[in-house]
Formats: sequence, C-alpha cells, structure tokens
Amino acid sequence: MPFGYHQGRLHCEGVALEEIAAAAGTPVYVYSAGAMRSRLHALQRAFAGQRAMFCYALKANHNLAVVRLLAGEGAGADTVSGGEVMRALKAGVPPERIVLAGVAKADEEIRLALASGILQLNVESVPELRRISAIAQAMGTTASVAIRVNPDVAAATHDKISTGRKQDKFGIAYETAPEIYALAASLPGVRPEGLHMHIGSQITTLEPFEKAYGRGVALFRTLREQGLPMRRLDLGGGFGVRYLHESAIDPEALAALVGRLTAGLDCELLFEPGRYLVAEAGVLVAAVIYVKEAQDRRFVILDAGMNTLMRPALYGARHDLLPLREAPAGTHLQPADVVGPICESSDVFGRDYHLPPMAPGALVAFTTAGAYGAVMASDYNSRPAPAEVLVDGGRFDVIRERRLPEEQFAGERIPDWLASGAPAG
Ligand SMILES: Cc1ncc(COP(=O)(O)O)c(C=O)c1O
Ligand SMILES: N[C@@H](CCCC[NH3+])C(=O)O
Repeated sequence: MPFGYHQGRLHCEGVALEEIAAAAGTPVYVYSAGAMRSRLHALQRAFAGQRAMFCYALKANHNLAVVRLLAGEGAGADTVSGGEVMRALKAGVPPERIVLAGVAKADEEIRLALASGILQLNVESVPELRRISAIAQAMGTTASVAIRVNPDVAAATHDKISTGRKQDKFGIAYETAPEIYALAASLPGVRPEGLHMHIGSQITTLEPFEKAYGRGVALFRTLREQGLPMRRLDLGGGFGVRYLHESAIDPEALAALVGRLTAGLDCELLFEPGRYLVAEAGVLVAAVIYVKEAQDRRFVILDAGMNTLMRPALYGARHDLLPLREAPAGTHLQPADVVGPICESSDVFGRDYHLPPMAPGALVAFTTAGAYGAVMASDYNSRPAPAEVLVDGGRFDVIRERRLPEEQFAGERIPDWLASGAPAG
C-alpha cells in the first residue's frame, strides 16, 4: 500500500500529502512511482518464463512522466490515437514496443504509425484493413497487423466498460476471422501476423479471461494451419484492481493460466494493462469547501467534482475516501454525501461515506484514482483540470501544472465581426 498514515498524517512514499497539497494546490492527483514500478515488475516476474511484453495502455494515464517511468522499466505502449502514439514516442517508448488500436484510425494516424515504424496496428474492421493496405502501399511499406477479434465473451464487469460481446463496437466477429485473415493475406501492404483481443476493463476474476483467451488460442492455431504467418498473440488488458473490497488480479495465477492455454504455441505474447499498473498508485486530493447540513442529509462539498474524477458520475463507481488527518481513535464517524462543485445533480462522489467531522479547508483523498482519473478530467463549468504530482522515494515533482483560470481561453476566439459591435445593452 503506497499510501498510509504516519503520525496521524496520510503519506505517500514518505511525503505527507498535506505538503504536496500546499505546494501544488488542490485538487491534485498524486502518484506513487514505486507502486507503478512494483505492479509492472510483478507482471514481468510472473511471465518471466514466457515470451511476453507489456504494452502499457496510455489511455489509463497518459502523463509523459508516467509513460516514461514505465517505459524505463521495460514497458511498451498500447495506444488508441495518433496523439497517444506521439506521447509514447515523446516519452521515449521505442517504436518497436508500440501498438496502435482504435476503431476510427484516420488516414493521418495510420501514416504516423507507419512512418514511426511501430510494432503493430490492431485492425478493427475490413474497411480499416483496406485503408491501411492502400496507405502502406502508397508509402512503399508493409504494415504488420493484428486483427482484433471479438470473442463474444461477457467480461463480468460494468456494462459500459465491456468490449468483447457481440453487441460491442470493437473488433470483427469471431466466426468471420478466417475469411478476413485470408483477405488480409491477399492484400498488398499488410502482413497479418498477429491476433488481438481485449474483452473489457476492471475484470477481477480469471474466468472471463480463460474463456476469451481459450477462443483466441484456438483461432490462432486455425490461422496457422491456414498458412498465415502468425507470430504474435495480443491478449489485451483489463486486469482488475481493488477499489473497495475486490482484489486485484494475481499475476502469478494469470501467468499460470496463460502458460497452460498457450503451451506449445511458440509465439510472442503481448498484454495491454492500463488500470492494473497505475490505478492503486494514485489518489486524488481535494479540499472541503463547505459542509452543508440539509434537511436530512449532510453534504461535504469539495473543490473536486465530476470534472476532476468522472468515474462515479459516469459509471456509478465508488472510490474510498480518506481524510489526510487521521481521525483519533474513538472519533464518532458520521454519514455524509460527498459532492463536487459542478452544476449537475450527478456530481456526487458517493452517498453515506462515514467520515469524521470535517471543517472547510480539511483535505481528503480518493483512493485508486491513478487510472482513468486525470485523463478524463475536463474544465466543465470553467473549472480547470487539476495538477498531477509524482512521488518517488521521498521526493516529489509536479508533472502537470494546474491550468490557471486565466489560461482557459487559450485557443478560443471572438470573431472580428462579433468583436466590433458593442454588446447590446
Ligand atoms: C484495446 C484495449 N487495450 C487495453 C485497454 C486497457 O484496459 P485496462 O486499463 O482495463 O487494462 C483497453 C481499455 O479497456 C482497451 O480498449
Ligand atoms: N474509463 C473506464 C475504463 C475504460 C477502459 C477503456 N476501454 C474507467 O474509468 O473505468
């Protein structure tokens, strides 16, 4: 656990979060470098006997420092846009460790991927396959592609983060794969040598993986028998973490499962973990603005809201909440609804948190906020996105400045024809 109380104050790797909040302001995301490294190392250790590479899914947290940290420990990058390819490259991920997925790759994104020499494009549809073929041919190159296959497996997770069922928009139907691989083999400019699948996110049991991976391996063997040059099996990410009571996926158990399913297959394995590497390594620190006693409820109103951490409003997700000052033993905890400042009734982090008495200015931390937190923040209600801080063995650095309110106008323009007229009064 990278976060814990020491002398009554919540700390991260030896640094009091109060000190970070004073330096960076609130709301602020705080990440433990050690926790990110140890998650990656646990996966690398568990899969040491298999030819596996871990391509960190940038979408979980794309801060350049975070990507650099993981790349420095041997991670590759799973990207879903030209922007993410650029980030991965800028953070120092070697192109031969970058894969690009996404259902809507535009021509310039395909060109960027090919020009950068990335490892693999994960293809999501036949029209996209043809487009990649044409662009690669025009560029005089050959794209190494994996086709994303939808195994029609329910991932036992939130409906909105399931990606491998028939009704989901991702990949091609399992049954059509042999035909589409044959098409790929016949097209110039593409070399179909990988198979990709990803069934969803925050999956905390192995069963859905076992089902999907089993289908993937069977198809991989069929395609080889069909004569395709298959060499890479990309099994996606989705490894679940602890928010409240669940347990994170156990890397050893996962590795044992994969080892059993792929025995004798002789291929490279790719995984695309995002959340697993960074979620529990991060907290969101926020300040109490007001405590409001309403009819029959107590509202603790924070300076962070759904614009800062969107997961509760979007998925009904619940993050644990810790006061930065530990409540003395015997403190009477009271139920409170913890809400943000945004003018939306859904701007609620959760009802009935049991909290010690809180005064304006008190600081709190939402746990398991390192993934899909800062990346999904917006400046809705003209509340600028928060700062991010990385802590490593007793030192900390701001890795993303908080945008100041006066900086929010960047890129906006009042056209001359509007500016010249005086506002009607
Ligand atoms: C193709 C793909 N790979 C990897 C991920 C990362 O997922 P997670 O953060 O759950 O590991 C996602 C997101 O669900 C994804 O769509
Ligand atoms: N944004 C989601 C995860 C989406 C995974 C990407 N396909 C979350 O916060 O849980």
